[in-house]
Amino acid sequence: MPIKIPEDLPATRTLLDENIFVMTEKRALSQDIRPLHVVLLNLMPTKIETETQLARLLGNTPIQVELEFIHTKSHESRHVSSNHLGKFYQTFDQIRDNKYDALIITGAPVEQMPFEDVEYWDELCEIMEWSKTNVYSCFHICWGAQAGLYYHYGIQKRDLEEKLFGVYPHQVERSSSILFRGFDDTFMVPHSRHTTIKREDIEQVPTLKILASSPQAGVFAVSTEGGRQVFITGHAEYDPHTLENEYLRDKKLGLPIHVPYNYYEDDDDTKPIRMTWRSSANLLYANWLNYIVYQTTPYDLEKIELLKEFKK
Ligand SMILES: CC(=O)SCCNC(=O)CCNC(=O)[C@H](O)C(C)(C)COP(=O)(O)OP(=O)(O)OC[C@H]1O[C@@H](n2cnc3c(N)ncnc32)[C@H](O)[C@@H]1OP(=O)(O)O
Ligand SMILES: N[C@@H](CCO)C(=O)O
Repeated sequence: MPIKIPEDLPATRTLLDENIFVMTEKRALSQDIRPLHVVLLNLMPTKIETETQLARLLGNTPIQVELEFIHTKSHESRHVSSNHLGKFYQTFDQIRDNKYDALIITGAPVEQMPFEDVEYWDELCEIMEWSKTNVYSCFHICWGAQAGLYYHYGIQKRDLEEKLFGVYPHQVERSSSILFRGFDDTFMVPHSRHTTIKREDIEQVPTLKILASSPQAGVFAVSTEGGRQVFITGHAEYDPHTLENEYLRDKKLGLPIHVPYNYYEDDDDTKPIRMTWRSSANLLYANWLNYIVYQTTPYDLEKIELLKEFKK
């Protein structure tokens, strides 16, 4: 939450220069408060796990968040019961007339096929198009980020020689980015993917800013100015055991997989897991919700405007 202090207190200038959110008295007096409306497009087969992971992070703020769930109607999920979907999920058709403060598009294990071969690609394109006018800030995760960068900006994903699999050190590249306010010089994030987005391809698009990256894992966070679109290539939301589950699954199937990098003590899979990304995951989601969404979304959701990047 922002701190409210007199505008002429010496600390105000110092904190503003440090990228700490300071609210002037005038703004504080005029701020209207209401719950945030967030919708989660869950493309993961492990839907319940993903709901839990993201709800945990979104719940770590003093802001009230009303979280809704949608799934695709053009792909029938095989790994979650229709009972669960029927009880907790809607389809896009049921929410398309609504406006939201935020949309999260999750990852999906479809990165090795062309986007157009994914059964729900057309539906996802429709949702991404809708997000430009009906959502204040859209947060894309892993394959969701690749899909968003491809759909909105024509950026292709590239195959990696081997699966990027483990927990990697990252650095903030733009210290003025409010999304990374309060981050340590080095922070850890899990990655688990066979494909990547190249820095050179992102740098071709003037409206996209690279906010954080990793020497081994490459670009991590990209956004438009102001953050109405955020693209995150890793899985900050993963639980301590998620990578282990993927590792054991692939080993059992005889797939080429190495011990997840920097995950077990001494990189030894008989030793305990070291959870080194929890605090940065919490901070990333708290910063996004607090600063990018809550402080700038219109009080009246009907006033959400088309993203300026797409205005003619
Ligand atoms: C790059 C990223 O974004 S990483 C994020 C993705 N990570 C994960 O999904 C990790 C967890 N997933 C898993 O461990 C595995 O997918 C499992 C164990 C749940 C299922 O594996 P399998 O049974 O071998 O695969 P299966 O062929 O059933 O397909 C798995 C999922 O891929 C997706 N999928 C596969 N083919 C298609 C396709 N043509 N179109 C759309 N989705 C597809 C679906 O989401 C499917 O699950 P769902 O039907 O429940 O939605
Ligand atoms: N994280 C995913 C990558 C596949 O897209 C998995 O291991 O299932």
